[in-house]
Amino acid sequence: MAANHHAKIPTLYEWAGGMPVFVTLFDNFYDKVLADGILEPVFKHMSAAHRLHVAHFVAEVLGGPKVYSESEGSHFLMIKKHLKKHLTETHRKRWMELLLETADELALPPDPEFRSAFLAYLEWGTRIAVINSNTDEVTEDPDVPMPRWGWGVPGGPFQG
Ligand code: HEM
Repeated sequence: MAANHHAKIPTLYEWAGGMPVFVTLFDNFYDKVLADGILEPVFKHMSAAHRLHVAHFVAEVLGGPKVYSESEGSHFLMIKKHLKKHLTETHRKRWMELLLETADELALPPDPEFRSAFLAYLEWGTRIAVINSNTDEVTEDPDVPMPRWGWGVPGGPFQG
């Protein structure tokens, strides 16, 4: 067992590199989205602030500051943004592909522990988005809290 196992375990947000990493990740990602034949039609009407809001949302879920939920929206409002968008598995797969490609280009931490937790959240979030996009009502409580994603089974980042 690592000698420093009592040291404070960083959040996924901290391990990724903090807010500038998330802002750049989604900035570059949505540039790719708008240049993509499958996703451009879905996102062509998004607001200029969309990419920043999603960066703040994901950062908060991964343990970052509550920028999204305290000044931009809530989990409930995020769900509502997806209603009736009629997203398909084809859209979702391309979304995942482009986001993971961007993460590699920006050299987000490559350790198995970080990537497995990051991917788990993205799989969960994108599949929820597809489900919500094919309905026209939210069954969740408007006060449902933001999810807070952790390291899962590995418990923390790679210790060499
Ligand atoms: C973890 C996964 C996801 C998260 C955290 C997320 C988050 C968000 C957030 C926070 C908004 C509101 C943005 C704003 O306030 O401007 C939003 C809107 C939206 N999302 Fe997602 N989303 C996810 C997955 C997806 C996927 C997979 C798709 C489609 C392939 C999608 C399509 C959209 C669309 C079309 C909108 C509305 C854009 C508009 O205002 O025109 N989302 N999403």
